[in-house]
Amino acid sequence: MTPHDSSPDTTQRTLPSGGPLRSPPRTACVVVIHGEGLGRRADIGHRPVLVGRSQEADLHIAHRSVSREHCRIWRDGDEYRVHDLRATNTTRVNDQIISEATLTDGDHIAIGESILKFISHTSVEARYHEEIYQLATHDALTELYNRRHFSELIEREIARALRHQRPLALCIIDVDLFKPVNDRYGHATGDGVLQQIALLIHRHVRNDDIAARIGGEEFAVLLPECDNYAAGSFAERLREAIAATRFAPGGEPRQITVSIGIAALSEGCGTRSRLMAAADAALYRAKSQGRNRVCLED
Ligand SMILES: Nc1nc2c(ncn2[C@@H]2O[C@H](COP(=O)(O)OP(=O)(O)OP(=O)(O)O)[C@@H](O)[C@H]2O)c(=O)[nH]1
Repeated sequence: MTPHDSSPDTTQRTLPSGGPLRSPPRTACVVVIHGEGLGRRADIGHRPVLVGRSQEADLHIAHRSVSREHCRIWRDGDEYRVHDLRATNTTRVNDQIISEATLTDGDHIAIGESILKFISHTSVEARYHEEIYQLATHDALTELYNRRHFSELIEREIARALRHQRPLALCIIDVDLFKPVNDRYGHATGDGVLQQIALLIHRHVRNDDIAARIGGEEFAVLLPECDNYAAGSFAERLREAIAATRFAPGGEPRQITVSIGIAALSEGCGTRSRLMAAADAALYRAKSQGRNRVCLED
């Protein structure tokens, strides 16, 4: 898949409508309203949603009362249905044990000790939960994922990649010489530059990639199914696009560039902290070699 391909539907990946990076109004969803995973949500679109303790579940609830694959929720024509996957603590809808059931707006689905609420796309509550989810997981300035949520997602992607022996790469992107931009044009104008860069990152990533703002002028993109080589070409395209963009902070044309460090999942680099440290080390080299460049881990 190229960086511009898009898949039809994802959970926890679409952004609510409203801002520049936000997608059109969403479909129905389930939200954890009690217990482990509180606040977490999953959209129910074209793909069924797997709820369970497995890192690979679309709605991951890390509690011992939840089976690895607990239940599946999907759209069936105009209806939404839930199917228990022979969970140890059988799925209940509004306190009734079920093997399969049709959901209606506001239904409570008990998954072990956690409770999910089903919210149909027509519900006025849907928008409220969209906003809560957005606030908890996204950076307010750029609308990319925030650092905390990125940390959760990277753990999940690493587990998935290791289990299926699939490649996974991480890019850390740092704006070059950003302090002089702030000093010359002011912080608010600097914020506008960061928003522009976020938009460029957003335009370059695939649907399955995970883009976040992880620091003041630092961004990260996690690339599933990419090795160092594929991540390198993605990073090079992004670097070139940013360097070629006409920024005009305070009305003055100015070239803005980024440095990018890349690391890929490997035997010696199989945890979040190691992957982040390796990408950081590569970024440090990109900076020390003159900036506006991409460096791979050693
Ligand atoms: N406008 C704005 N600036 C920020 C934000 N967060 C951090 N910064 C600024 O980003 C700048 C980072 O500067 P440095 O870490 O010195 O790095 P740099 O000038 O980009 O230089 P190199 O990274 O070495 O290329 C500082 O001026 C911070 O104040 C933010 O949210 N908005």
